[in-house]
Amino acid sequence: MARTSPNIIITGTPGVGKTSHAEQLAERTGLKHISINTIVKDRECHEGWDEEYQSWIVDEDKLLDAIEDEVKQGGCIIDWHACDLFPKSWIDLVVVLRVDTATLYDRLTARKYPEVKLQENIDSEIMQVLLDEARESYDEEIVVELQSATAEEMDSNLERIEAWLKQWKENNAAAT
Ligand SMILES: Nc1ncnc2c1ncn2[C@@H]1O[C@H](COP(=O)(O)OP(=O)(O)OP(=O)(O)O)[C@@H](O)[C@H]1O
Repeated sequence: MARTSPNIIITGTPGVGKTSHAEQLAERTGLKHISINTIVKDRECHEGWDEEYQSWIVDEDKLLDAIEDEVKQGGCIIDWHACDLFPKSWIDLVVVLRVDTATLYDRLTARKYPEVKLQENIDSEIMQVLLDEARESYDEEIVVELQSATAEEMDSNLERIEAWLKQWKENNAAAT
């Protein structure tokens, strides 16, 4: 069945601002914020805790099973630092947030990330790993790269996504 509301992934390196964007976007649009971090923890979609990285080892099959029914209905904002596991058919827009190294360093240091995790995340942002992953996994025209260093940039990103959403709904209504 066709979705009457789209599904959006907000992705990027940890600390770029995914959750901040997803929460505000949900508030402004009524779409549902799906925090994958919370689902992995609360619904136990993991194979245990990684001490070195201080994070859960995700069981992707379990995770997809846990969210499938909800996401297939549409109207979800999926918030996570990976995107290639979500089936193409579920997704209408992929927003990849980006930030400069100095800003990311400050945000991750403030969170007291373990050194190994901090360095890996900084390297991953410099190498645009998430942007490449998004471009390899989804059609080019649904992947959007947006800067997220300042509150002004976040505001402008939210306005852009809202405009996209309005257009999507008009197109979708016209098509049915
Ligand atoms: N555009 C922005 N301007 C200013 N501060 C921001 C912006 N985006 C995020 N921040 C700040 O950066 C920190 C990290 O943001 P957030 O938790 O939203 O990132 P995240 O990408 O969801 O991280 P994680 O992947 O670890 O969940 C927060 O303190 C948030 O307030």
